[in-house]
Amino acid sequence: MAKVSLDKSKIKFLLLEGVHQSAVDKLTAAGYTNVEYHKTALPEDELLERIKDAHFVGLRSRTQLTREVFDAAEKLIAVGCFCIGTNQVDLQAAQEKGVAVFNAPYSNTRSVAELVIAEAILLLRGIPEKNAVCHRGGWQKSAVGSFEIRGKTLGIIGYGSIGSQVSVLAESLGMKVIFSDVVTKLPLGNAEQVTQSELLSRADIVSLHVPELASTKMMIGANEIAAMKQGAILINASRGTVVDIDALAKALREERLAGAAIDVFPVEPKGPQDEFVSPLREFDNVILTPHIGGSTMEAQANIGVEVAEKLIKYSDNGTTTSSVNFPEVALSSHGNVHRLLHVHQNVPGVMSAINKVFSENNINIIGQHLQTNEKVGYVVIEVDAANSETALEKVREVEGTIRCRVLF
Ligand SMILES: NC(=O)C1=CN([C@@H]2O[C@H](COP(=O)(O)OP(=O)(O)OC[C@H]3O[C@@H](n4cnc5c(N)ncnc54)[C@H](O)[C@@H]3O)[C@@H](O)[C@H]2O)C=CC1
Ligand SMILES: O=C(O)C(=O)COP(=O)(O)O
Repeated sequence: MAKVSLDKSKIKFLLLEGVHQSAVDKLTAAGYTNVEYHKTALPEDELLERIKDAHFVGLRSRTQLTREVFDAAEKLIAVGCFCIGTNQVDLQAAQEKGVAVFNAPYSNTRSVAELVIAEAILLLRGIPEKNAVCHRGGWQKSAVGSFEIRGKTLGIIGYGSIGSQVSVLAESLGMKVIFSDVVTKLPLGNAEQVTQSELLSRADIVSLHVPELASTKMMIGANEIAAMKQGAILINASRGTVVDIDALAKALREERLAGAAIDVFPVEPKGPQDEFVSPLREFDNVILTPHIGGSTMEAQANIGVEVAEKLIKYSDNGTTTSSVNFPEVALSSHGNVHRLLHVHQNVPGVMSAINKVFSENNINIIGQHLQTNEKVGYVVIEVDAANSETALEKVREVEGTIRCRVLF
């Protein structure tokens, strides 16, 4: 007997890193009651064990889904990143295994942008040092080194969702915004796109909003910091790999920069039990936050709903809309027909071999939806109920098949 649609209660969702309760509620309401919930990330050996029988896994920025983890996750159908960044997932390995990856590209954008603006104001006023001095019993009442942000130049590196949101908020406070990006972007309001080197030389505050990529690794090092204005401020709420922390510490020690706000680090503690180690701890003029740029109640609740909905749609009817590593197929619910979901290598001959299965076995195709990307093809074939088992058995044998399941 061919394997067919699993009963929803048997589909296991492994949710890690305390994703918001809204995700659990959404899944439960959709009939997915087999949810294993962990408040923290799991140690690697435990992750390998727990993921073995999971069909879906939900995580945030801490859990690393490496190729080894995908090898262990034999039943995995999809990954939900309950955040923006997907650098913690080996997207290539996921694709090769036919595992679709989803994220929440906009739900915490505003939270990060608000934090950046708040930090810009606090740093230009020298508040972090003054606050630290008060806590130690001192009283540093002085206007020296304190500035309004109105009229200052904000340089945004990476003008995507967060960068452009920061741009709008900054202009509404009277700042001049310049930005750099690897692609030409529509400048919002009066913002101006410039080269990175021009940005570094003109900005009073530089804020980083690029993804973690090989090309953004250490993109702000000693040379870039040296190119910044004397007394400028650096804000990084993107990824810890983007800034050379030792070079930043040196510039702060030499008072080349007036301050910094850093939310993300090359190595972040695994949990509250681990010590946070960083050369930046010694500076009162550096705002250090524990990777909480996107951690607001609003953002987390919205992310929970958004990503859970994407996973449910993929599970219920095969929709891959907005997947970060998969061809996008948008489907409505499938009524009385059975749906074969076939993920295959995008090489010549696979589709003709699939279609041959149907013609040779006299199975009528009611509907067919195909999308491909460079590496994989995703085809959804609708057939009547009586034929789906035979079709599944035969289609699974087609050369180039990565994964195939049937929904009804
Ligand atoms: N601290 C936190 O809690 C959070 C951090 N993040 C981080 O922020 C990053 C940015 O998020 P979004 O704005 O939503 O991403 P996005 O993808 O909308 O924007 C990124 C922008 O960076 C640009 N870019 C890429 N490489 C570049 C380079 N070398 N130089 C200049 N620009 C470059 C892209 O063209 C794009 O416009 C995420 O990838 C994530 O790592 C996101 C949310 C929360
Ligand atoms: O959304 C992102 O990319 C973030 O960095 C937020 O990560 P988190 O969910 O807070 O671990």
